[in-house]
Amino acid sequence: MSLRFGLVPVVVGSSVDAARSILKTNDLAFIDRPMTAAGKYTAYNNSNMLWSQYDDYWRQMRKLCQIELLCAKQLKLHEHARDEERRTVVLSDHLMITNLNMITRMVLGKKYVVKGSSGSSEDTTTAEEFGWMLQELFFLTGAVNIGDVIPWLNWLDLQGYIGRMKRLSKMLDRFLEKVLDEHDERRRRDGEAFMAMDMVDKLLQLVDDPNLKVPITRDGVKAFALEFFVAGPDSAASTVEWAMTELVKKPEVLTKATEELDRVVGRNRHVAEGDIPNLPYLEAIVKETMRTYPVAPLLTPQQSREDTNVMAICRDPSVWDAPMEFWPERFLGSSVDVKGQDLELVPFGSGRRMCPGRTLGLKMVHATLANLLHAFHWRLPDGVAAEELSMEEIFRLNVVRKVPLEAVAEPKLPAHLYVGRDRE
Ligand code: HEM
Repeated sequence: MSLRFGLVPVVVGSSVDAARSILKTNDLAFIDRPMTAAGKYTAYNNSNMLWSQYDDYWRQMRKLCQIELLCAKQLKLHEHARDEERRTVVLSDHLMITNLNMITRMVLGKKYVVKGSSGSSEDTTTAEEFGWMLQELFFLTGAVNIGDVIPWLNWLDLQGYIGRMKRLSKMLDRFLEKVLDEHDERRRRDGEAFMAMDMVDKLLQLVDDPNLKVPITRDGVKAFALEFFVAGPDSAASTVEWAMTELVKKPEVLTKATEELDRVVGRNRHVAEGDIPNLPYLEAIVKETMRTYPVAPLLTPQQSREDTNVMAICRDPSVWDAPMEFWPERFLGSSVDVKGQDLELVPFGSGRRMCPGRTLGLKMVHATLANLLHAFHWRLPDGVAAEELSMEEIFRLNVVRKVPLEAVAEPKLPAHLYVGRDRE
């Protein structure tokens, strides 16, 4: 499909063949990102991976992710932090903060976001403030700014987006500067004995590294850190919320999933990440959720404004039987995976620009969903019928539920397993 946004022609590929052409055969022609106000104002002048062009800087950052920041060893190292954060098991609002805390502990070393203003201190921000900043960032990153597609109108800032981006970037920068200052301070204090404990420590060490092909600046560190805790938590939280929505609507699927968990994990402990490979039905639910509700239905915009309509492919009746039906069984015994090889299912994209956080993202989604299902009985609130549940979506850079899911959770494990949970 060919469209026009202002002066910019846009081609949207909505079939598996078109996806192959855009993401595989001609991927180099489409791999750069467009120059946008969002990249300029909210990502330190395109200094993160998302908005960076396909150049040495981007290659260096991707390599760093692969071999240092998101490698299997690092993910294993932070497994305990992810397990601790999953203690919070109430839905929607808490999913986001739980995921955010998992990522911020990996990236920034400790929790900087706390629940409620009463818990905030000099070096933390409240969940409300941070949530607002993230929602604003998501909105502004996904919005079409008229000045990006009709450049001579840019100076007028007709929609007020550039003003909002500038305000937001000041708020984010204040927060990030505080984080970097704290990390610098510890490095100075520890001197020779300093050991990098988190991703910001590692990135700040690279700022001083004369051997890097492309220097990383302090702004680059901030852009990179910000990208991590923006790209991951919301995508994972939204996927889990959609999965839970389908499950409370379909008690037979919910029952099968909880039976599998009881069989594999039992009822005397919580689920651990190591259990996940033994939970094929749970995996099928996650794939079916990512098929039915891909978080980035158009992936992310490419320089030539070529987009892949993942949502259309995932709901295409010539590709999937009964595509509008939530039916995890379709993936049992199927080799179709989400790793980017099977172009009918690419929730993380495919090819060189594919999501670098997919392994971590999958761990977060599987383990969070497994814990929710294993630790609680779930049902819709009294008086709410499954068919009345709103399934409306809001389209931003990602797609989220318009109405947050409300469900009743009743503990089902021995009481001592909940001690100390949900206090954070
Ligand atoms: C369920 C979880 C997640 C989903 C569904 C998801 C999905 C995606 C998608 C669709 C893209 C765009 C790919 C393209 O344009 O071809 C993307 C890009 C990206 N994702 Fe994820 N993601 C998830 C989790 C994460 C996590 C946990 C991180 C990091 C900690 C992350 C970091 C990134 C980054 C940095 C990019 C930009 C890559 C580039 O342009 O080079 N994502 N993600």
